[in-house]
Amino acid sequence: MLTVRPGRPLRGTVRVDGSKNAALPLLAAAAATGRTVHLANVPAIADVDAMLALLQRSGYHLARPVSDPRALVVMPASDRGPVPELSEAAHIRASYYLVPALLAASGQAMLPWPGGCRIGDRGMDQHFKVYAAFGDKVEVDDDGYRVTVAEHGPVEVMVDLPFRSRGTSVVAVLRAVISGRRLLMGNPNHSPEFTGMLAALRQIGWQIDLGTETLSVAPPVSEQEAPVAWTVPGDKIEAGTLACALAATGGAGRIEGMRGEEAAPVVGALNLLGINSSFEPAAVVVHGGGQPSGAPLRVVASLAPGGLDADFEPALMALALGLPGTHLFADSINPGRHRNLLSQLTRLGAAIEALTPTQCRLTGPQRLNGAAVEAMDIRTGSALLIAALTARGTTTVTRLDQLRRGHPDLPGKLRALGADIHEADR
Ligand SMILES: CC(=O)N[C@H]1[C@@H](OP(=O)(O)OP(=O)(O)OC[C@H]2O[C@@H](n3ccc(=O)[nH]c3=O)[C@H](O)[C@@H]2O)O[C@H](CO)[C@@H](O)[C@@H]1O
Ligand SMILES: C=C(OP(=O)(O)O)C(=O)O
Repeated sequence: MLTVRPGRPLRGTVRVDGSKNAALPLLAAAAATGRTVHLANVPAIADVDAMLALLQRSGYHLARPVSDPRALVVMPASDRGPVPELSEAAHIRASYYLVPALLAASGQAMLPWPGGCRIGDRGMDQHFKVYAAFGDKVEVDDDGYRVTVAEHGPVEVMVDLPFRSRGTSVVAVLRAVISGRRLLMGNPNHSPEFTGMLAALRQIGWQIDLGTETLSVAPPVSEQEAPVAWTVPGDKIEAGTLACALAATGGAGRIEGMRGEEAAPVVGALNLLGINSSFEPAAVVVHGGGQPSGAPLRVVASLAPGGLDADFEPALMALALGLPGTHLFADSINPGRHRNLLSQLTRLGAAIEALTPTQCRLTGPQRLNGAAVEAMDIRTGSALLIAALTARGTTTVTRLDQLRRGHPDLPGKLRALGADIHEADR
């Protein structure tokens, strides 16, 4: 359990860890390449630990250089082994990224339905269309799904996504990688987590062309032998969360360790609200000292290229509660997100009007009061920390397992900026 009390404005400089949502596709891609890959800046979080356990259980070899606890080496699976039983895959959403590597390692992937944040009905139908396009056999039942590799599928696979799913885009590319086939995909995802994985594959010779409407992927023209070294980018969502925490307490500070422009949507929102902020190539800076503008914030999560990553929204909602104006939030990508967020923020006394299950509106500034709340999912947890820093009295936050799925130590970073946050036994 965490206890959080309000205090003086946060100040200082802090460095983010590697991003969960960038690390998970890179780990799956490393396995899918069948090469030894050195990964740097791997965050020490529960979802990464789960992914590593799944990789090992599937026959892949892992090593952690003693000189750097955040580095990891992923080595190919020895021989085509038996199909592993992977019940832990139910704990994380991104276990589905492993399907191509499993097809490479044992010819079949047999997995329970993925878990992760409980933020609505999170389908996999588009993934199955991808496997079918490669000629694979897909079977589903109440407990999970099974994909059996097609040994002789089409030489070039064409897939048109009905919407720009990040998960489907990742698995389609990795399915092409394990088979050395060409892929042409319509309506691809454009998030930095996906384009970062594409850049990593380009580095080892894959010919990848990402346009606004289409993605083409073709195998390297020659065998590559050089050592492979990839780096997990810093966590843009952690950076956005910390920026909102600085802003919510009227503080100022600098967040380093990620590509600053990936946090541009948060910087833009802060400036609109009257909180002077900027980004640099590898930092976000909250300058502080501005006057609240009263401007209405409109935060709409979108999978469109350049659209707002849904995971930024909860922290912005917590910030907006303390600032004048009527602010609108929408996340139709994750239809259960607001249910989690609103149920907990209202425990702190927040008045948020649910316009639809995926749209809500609030008018600030509101006075919040400390209460007992639960981190129902990762981003609800981080939003609650921000809200608690501005609430009167003490807030206790439980379900820290959710926070630890995505952040090695978010409370510690807030504490380093001066927040009164402590772990306590119940
Ligand atoms: C590990 C990871 O990076 N997770 C992120 C990823 O989740 P996730 O991997 O679920 O994101 P996708 O873009 O693939 O899917 C978004 C939504 O589309 C729907 N869908 C998706 C695939 C499919 O075959 N059928 C289907 O119905 C689901 O409701 C899903 O929740 O993007 C979300 C939205 O940007 C973020 O909030 C998550 O943090
Ligand atoms: C929704 C999230 O994670 P996942 O997709 O892994 O459940 C998240 O990172 O906020």
